[in-house]
Amino acid sequence: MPSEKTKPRSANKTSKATSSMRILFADDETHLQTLMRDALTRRGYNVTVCPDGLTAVAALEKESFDCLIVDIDMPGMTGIEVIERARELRPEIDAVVMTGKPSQETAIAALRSHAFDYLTKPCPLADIARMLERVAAHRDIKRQLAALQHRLHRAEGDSQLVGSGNAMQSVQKLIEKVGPTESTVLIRGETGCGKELVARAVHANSLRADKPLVAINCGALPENLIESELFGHCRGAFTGADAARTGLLEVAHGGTVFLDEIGELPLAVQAKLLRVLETGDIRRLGDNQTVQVDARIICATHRNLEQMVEEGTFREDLMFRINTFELTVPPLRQRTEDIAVLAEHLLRRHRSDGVSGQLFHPDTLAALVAHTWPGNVRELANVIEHAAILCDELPIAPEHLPSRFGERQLRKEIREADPMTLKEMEMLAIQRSLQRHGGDKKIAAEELGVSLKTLYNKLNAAEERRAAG
Ligand SMILES: Nc1ncnc2c1ncn2[C@@H]1O[C@H](COP(=O)(O)OP(=O)(O)OP(=O)(O)O)[C@@H](O)[C@H]1O
Repeated sequence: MPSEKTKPRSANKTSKATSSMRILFADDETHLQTLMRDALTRRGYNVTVCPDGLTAVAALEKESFDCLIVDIDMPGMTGIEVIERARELRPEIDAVVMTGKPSQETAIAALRSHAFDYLTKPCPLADIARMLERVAAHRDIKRQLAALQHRLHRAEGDSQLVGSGNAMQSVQKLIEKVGPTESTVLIRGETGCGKELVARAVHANSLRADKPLVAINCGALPENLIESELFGHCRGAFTGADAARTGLLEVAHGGTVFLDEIGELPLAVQAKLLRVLETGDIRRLGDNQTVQVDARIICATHRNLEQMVEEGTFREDLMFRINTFELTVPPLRQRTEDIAVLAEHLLRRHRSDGVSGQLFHPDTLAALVAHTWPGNVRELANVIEHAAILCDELPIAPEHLPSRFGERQLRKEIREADPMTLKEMEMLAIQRSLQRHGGDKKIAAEELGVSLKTLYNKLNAAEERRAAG
């Protein structure tokens, strides 16, 4: 007999959360098929009823369900086998065993197949309804988690480390070497150069990759909060601690902790952290008990820790504890060969058009490569975001870059140049503005704050000076 599907008749007796739930019920007892179909349909569920395991698997192959309720003893295929097949076909499904012959063996088999619940027949309808409420709540949590993961992914961008130049290749090789070890890693590099991304890559290359990576920015929290954030606290541990809180080091149990900006950690917290790193024991604020935590530590800093040790602002013993393996991410200006591919990668965060065409005008790329990027890849990401907003149709032209971008570059050129006259400085500003705007004198004049006529006069005068030698 094929599976039978019914649409909900009324959702009166069930909450809004459960009403749209799709249930697959498989049992060879015909009176139970009728009972479940009628009772659950009346309660507003979408019910599909199957007389055996094979039909249930066929239904699972065709469509998705929120909940699978199966009898254990069925002809052709046992309920546990159906659940195992459902795990492969629909990993998100919550499977419930309903058996008339409860036993330790079937209960253990249900547990091992990660069944959501185990009910025994005859099972009152009220119990089934309560179980379905819990399935609905579980489904909502899974959806919220998926939405949060999606938002996180959007906020963080993807974790792909882009760059195939020699410098990034060396970093990549070190990541692959140190990743699978349990060593503590210290990542050094200027701000915005990709230290967090490198930390994520180390974690992804580790045996803990399927466990959480908990990132903590030690510089972003005030001194009085960082301790409770790292180690957690008991209720009433300090004024305002209305509820107990698990520290992030504990949350990362089994996985990795990324301590970003470790150089910003106050000295008192440094001492506590060192104890945790040495013993693996965490004591929540206000607690007498300790908890054993197994977390791999990755740290990052843009500060000179050796100098901080000399100045007495960073503990030497902590530095030796965290720098077992060091990885330095070079600043962007030292890997200009990666700029074009990084720019394309970052543009893809905002634009999906121009798939086959050119994404950047050659003058834009030239301007990006010429820049010295004090804010590294983060600055590049911001410049690209700005350009992606301004540009209606790809490729990105120089005029889509932020105007301040060229100014900063000009200021730097002037700072670093040999002494020059005011006239030469003026010409440098004019040339850079024209370069930025693809030779468009009208836009350049506006940017420089002079009339078009004045710009022509200045260019002609410069030409005459050059001709005169
Ligand atoms: N090699 C790379 N490939 C792709 N994206 C990168 C790369 N390096 C950095 N980014 C991007 O640049 C931005 C800054 O990177 P990240 O936060 O890792 O830098 P950071 O060195 O940790 O910064 P800070 O010193 O401020 O903590 C992020 O959006 C990141 O995705």
